Amino acid sequence: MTPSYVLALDQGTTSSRAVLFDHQGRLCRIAQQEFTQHYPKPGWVEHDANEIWTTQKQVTEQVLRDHGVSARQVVAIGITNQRETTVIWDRTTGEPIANALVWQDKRTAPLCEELRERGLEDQVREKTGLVIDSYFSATKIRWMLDHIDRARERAERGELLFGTMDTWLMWKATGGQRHVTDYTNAGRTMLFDIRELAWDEELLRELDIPAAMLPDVLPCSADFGTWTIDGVDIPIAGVAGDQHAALFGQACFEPGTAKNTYGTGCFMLMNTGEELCYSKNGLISTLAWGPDGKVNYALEGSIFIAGAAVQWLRDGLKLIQSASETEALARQAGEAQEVYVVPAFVGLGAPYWDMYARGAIFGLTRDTGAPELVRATLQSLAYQTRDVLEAMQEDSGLTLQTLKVDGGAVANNYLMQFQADILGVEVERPEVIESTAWGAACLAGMHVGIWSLETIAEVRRVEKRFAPHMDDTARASLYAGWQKAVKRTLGWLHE
Ligand SMILES: Nc1ncnc2c1ncn2[C@@H]1O[C@H](COP(=O)(O)OP(=O)(O)O)[C@@H](O)[C@H]1O
Ligand SMILES: O=P(O)(O)OC[C@H](O)CO
Repeated sequence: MTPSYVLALDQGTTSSRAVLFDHQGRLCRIAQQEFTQHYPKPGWVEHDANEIWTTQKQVTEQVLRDHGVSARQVVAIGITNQRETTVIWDRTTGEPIANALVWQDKRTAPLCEELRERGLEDQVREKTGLVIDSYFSATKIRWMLDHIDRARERAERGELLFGTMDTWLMWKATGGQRHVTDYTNAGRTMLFDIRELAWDEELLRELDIPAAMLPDVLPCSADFGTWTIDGVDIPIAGVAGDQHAALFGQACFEPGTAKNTYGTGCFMLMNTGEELCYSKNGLISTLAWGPDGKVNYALEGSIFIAGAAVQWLRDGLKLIQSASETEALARQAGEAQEVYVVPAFVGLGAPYWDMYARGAIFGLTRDTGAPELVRATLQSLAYQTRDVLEAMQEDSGLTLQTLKVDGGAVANNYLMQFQADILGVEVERPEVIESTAWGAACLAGMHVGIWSLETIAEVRRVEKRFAPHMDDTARASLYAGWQKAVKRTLGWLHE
């Protein structure tokens, strides 16, 4: 019998990936292409949506070619993506009206402040589960409508469409036939009521955004249209924001189970079941997934800069040539040196939500060199995760036994061991660290009837467990140093 496959498109912040899984759920091949990051001004981050589509299309064709698979053998496509990143395009020409504003972009911070001053915080939290922050799509849409020539009048005439990257890719893949998204991506716009599973008219009015721009919202496993590859119509059958897809792919189906994904940013999500749980400690509430119209909720700690700090070591400081060198360098760092890097390059996300914090390095001495800076940068990922875990345990009343991890940076054994040490919790790395792509593939495979929840749990295998070894005094002292460092970066731009 000819083998069949599910194809996952993983449209991340720094690269477009296509990942091929066989019928048994085994990862067969990955194709990946980085694309350009545009930083036109401090705090601004943009992507060219056309480049995103082109790279995504190229890696899709490449993965099939490299593995010798024909389009006819692909039974379904799942899409997962960097969330919140906002593109607006012309419905007739399909041309974006400007570069996409990336989730990290901070240009709408003053608008967010204005919304807070107008007293919208409680309404936003109650309906969307979010805090008012430039991170989410709503103020990015509003900024484009206000600043791009004729955008508002065109949007009001129904000529412009908004989408996150899933929506954009599906619009392109279906030749402009479908303008759709899924619950989880819609839930990150700050315009979607996650209790009602519907766009919220009042928030749209408050932000002055025409409803006609918005995509239709479907469950995560659904009929999202077809992509015709080599003359074959392949169903796009699963869609979820990358962090939600990873939670699903890591089989976090039970309330209290959690995963942390170490990519450009770091995103820790804990399943809270069918009940929407609001945070008192700086986390956000979000939709976990909803394959068939019934949804699960999650608490999320969004950390804006994680692997991106490692990229800064490579591209900004030129201390390394590739991310993988950081592991050996960190091990060379002097034991006695206590250096802290707070990578608040675009402010701080959970649990601080400070758009005006900026990065800093503390504890430098004459002996500080590249190994110490590299180690402190890696450690900053682990400390930020601890900040989030503390909040999560407090909110949920649960004590986490094991942290499931995935994403590009978990290949780093130094980082994983330090993570276990600083949390005092076991860290569990699966064989397939592409949980995001796997989650999207599963959502698609479930819709076309080849997989079930049981398959997902069965396929997942642990590659390595990192047990905490650090003694309590050392852990407490290092973490206290981190907290002191963070405090000094807060509100930096305002002061
Ligand atoms: N061995 C490593 N040690 C530390 N960081 C790494 C390592 N390998 C990759 N990274 C970081 O992980 C990120 C890539 O992870 P990935 O999951 O592909 O991210 P994204 O989906 O956000 O594009 C990059 O920011 C990179 O710097
Ligand atoms: O592309 P990643 O993996 O850094 O994920 C980005 C997040 O979805 C932003 O919310």
